[in-house]
Amino acid sequence: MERSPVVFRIPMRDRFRGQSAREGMLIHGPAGWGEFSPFPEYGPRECARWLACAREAAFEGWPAPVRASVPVNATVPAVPPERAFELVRRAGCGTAKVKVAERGQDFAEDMARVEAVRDALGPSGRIRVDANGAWSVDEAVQRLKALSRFGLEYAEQPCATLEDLARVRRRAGVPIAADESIRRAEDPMRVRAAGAADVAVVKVQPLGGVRNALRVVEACGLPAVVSSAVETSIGLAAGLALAAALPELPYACGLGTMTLLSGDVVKDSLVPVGGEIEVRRPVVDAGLLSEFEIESPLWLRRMQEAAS
Ligand SMILES: O=C(O)CCC(=O)c1ccccc1C(=O)O
Ligand SMILES: [Mg+2]
Repeated sequence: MERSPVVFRIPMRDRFRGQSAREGMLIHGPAGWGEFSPFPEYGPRECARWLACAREAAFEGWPAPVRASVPVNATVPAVPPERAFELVRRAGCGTAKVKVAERGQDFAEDMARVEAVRDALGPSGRIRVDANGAWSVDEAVQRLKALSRFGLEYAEQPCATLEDLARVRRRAGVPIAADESIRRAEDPMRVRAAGAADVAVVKVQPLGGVRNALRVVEACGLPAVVSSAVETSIGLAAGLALAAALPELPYACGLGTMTLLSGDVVKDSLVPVGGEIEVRRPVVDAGLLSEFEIESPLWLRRMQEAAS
């Protein structure tokens, strides 16, 4: 039986993107549950793609997987070094993605955090950093060179624009991944044409679902890293389905984010075991859902506006 949409609010263990909780909606259809959880600042046009992803999950389902598990990175928010060390040890992943360039922090804090992550991973671990577009070209070049002493797999979105990414890519001696530069179907072609990145970070909700994202990756021609938008296991399952269906998956994906939330709406959460997440689709547990359910006319309106 289909159920009406439910709004949820789940506190996060550490602040992430300036937020202390994750909110969204879950919708249910003949194919299962789908998650609609655009960030607060997104308007109806962007939200329409996030909704398309939830609808694909609820009404269509996903293409067949070509692998049974997906390697993932630990995600380290802009926390103090001791906390970063602990998060990486607990995750048990051989790759970690570290947030840097957090507003209100200085570069010494980034250095200390990345150093702690290197200590936690050991010399064979891979470290990527994510500046969310915050640095100028000169800052990025200088800081990535300094961070390189800890060994970097790549730097995600060190600067905001494609032109600046391309400049950093030529000068910093570190591979570059584009994230915020890839949000619409036409973006990947521009990223590649600009010589702006070595890796494309793809998120299944902003790209409008698994099928749309597969087309985007194919058109792009760059190796893809599927990342989450810090979703419940219902939203993560869509990202997992994308990662599972990609013909090639040379890097660990950013789907190990369930541990950033303090709870989940399924009993068998999509958490990494031995650095990998098993490809499967968990179902909502009514008891857990009721724990995190909130009343929110605002979310109902957001969904209506995204649908029209
Ligand atoms: O890639 C990961 O490890 C986790 C996902 C992640 O970092 C993220 C999650 C929500 C919003 C933005 C980002 C980001 O990559 O910048
Ligand atoms: Mg990013």
